[in-house]
Amino acid sequence: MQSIKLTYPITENDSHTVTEPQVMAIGEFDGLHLGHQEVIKRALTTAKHLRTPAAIMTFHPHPKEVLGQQKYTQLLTPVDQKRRMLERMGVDTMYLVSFNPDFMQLTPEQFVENVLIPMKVNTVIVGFDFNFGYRGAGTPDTLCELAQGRFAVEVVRPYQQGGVKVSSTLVREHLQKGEIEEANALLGRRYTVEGTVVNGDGRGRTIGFPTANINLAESFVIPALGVYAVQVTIDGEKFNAVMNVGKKPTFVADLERPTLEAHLFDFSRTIYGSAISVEFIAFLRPERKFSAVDELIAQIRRDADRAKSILTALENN
Ligand SMILES: Cc1cc2nc3c(=O)[nH]c(=O)nc-3n(C[C@H](O)[C@H](O)[C@H](O)COP(=O)(O)O)c2cc1C
Ligand SMILES: Nc1ncnc2c1ncn2[C@@H]1O[C@H](COP(=O)(O)OP(=O)(O)OP(=O)(O)O)[C@@H](O)[C@H]1O
Repeated sequence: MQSIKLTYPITENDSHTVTEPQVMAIGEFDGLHLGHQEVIKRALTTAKHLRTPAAIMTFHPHPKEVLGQQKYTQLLTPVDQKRRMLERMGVDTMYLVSFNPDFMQLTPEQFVENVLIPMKVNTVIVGFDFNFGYRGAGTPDTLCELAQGRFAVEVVRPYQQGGVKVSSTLVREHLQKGEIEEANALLGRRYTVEGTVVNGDGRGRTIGFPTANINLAESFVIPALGVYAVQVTIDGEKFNAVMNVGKKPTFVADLERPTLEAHLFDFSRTIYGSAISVEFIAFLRPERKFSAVDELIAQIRRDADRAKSILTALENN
């Protein structure tokens, strides 16, 4: 898959890189949840039918971040992870459009004439609630009108679960409440964060539960503070683990940012510096401050037992 950064205005050089007409699915696609997967599948099917490449146009930074919503600096699928997932799905090109003030102020007409037409789109695939252009003035109907027969527009029907539209916002809300199973059901996969193993304070070993501290590789949405049953992958090998996402209030006062630390079962290797990915499977309990370290240790032992039984049950299914 090619990954191409574009900054408005699109130059002749940019459009020369497009050598043949292409199918383009447009949207933020943060999370690549089941609704997004419907849109992307449609792009792939249409592209195959027309024998032209399938491309995705997505924006960076997240438009909602630029429009002042600070929490959108954290993403469900930051750009590197998204790139790898789209590649696995069979997408040919990912365009990453810089969402800067010039781009933001394009009218729907300008977006069509100055962006889509130079990108030689033959079909544009969008969801039923797609909005584009300054203040989101453009809708799928506007897109059809502005196309004037130069490209086709395919609009994907709402993909719902339990009568509710699957959306990135809903996935975020579930993660923020520790509702991992619900988030995973909307994603159609396990919510996964990636990073490297770094040194902690070394306290874990002294309390009998050594942990791999994870330094996230990109700015991921961090689920609710608390303890989770997870599966981690290190060098292609998968391990069951129990993970704390938290600020360790028993030991530390006012840690600024939560740490992610996983205790891997039946594991004794040194893995500092290794790449690690963590799949969230179940939320066990919120993090809390214990008045005695022994109480924390007894609780972690119970957490580990619960995580093991959840994860073993999964393996036997
Ligand atoms: C499964 C698990 C649950 C934990 N729960 C809590 C908790 O509820 N409260 C807390 O203060 N620390 C909790 N911790 C964090 C421990 O305090 C932490 O692992 C220990 O301080 C070691 O930190 P270090 O790796 O920075 O040395 C938990 C850790 C694990 C692995
Ligand atoms: N559940 C869905 N069914 C059909 N199309 C969808 C669905 N969710 C998103 N889309 C479409 O996929 C593209 C990318 O969606 P986008 O990431 O903007 O939406 P979203 O998941 O609803 O995000 P948010 O919750 O932040 O609004 C858009 O064209 C959008 O209309």
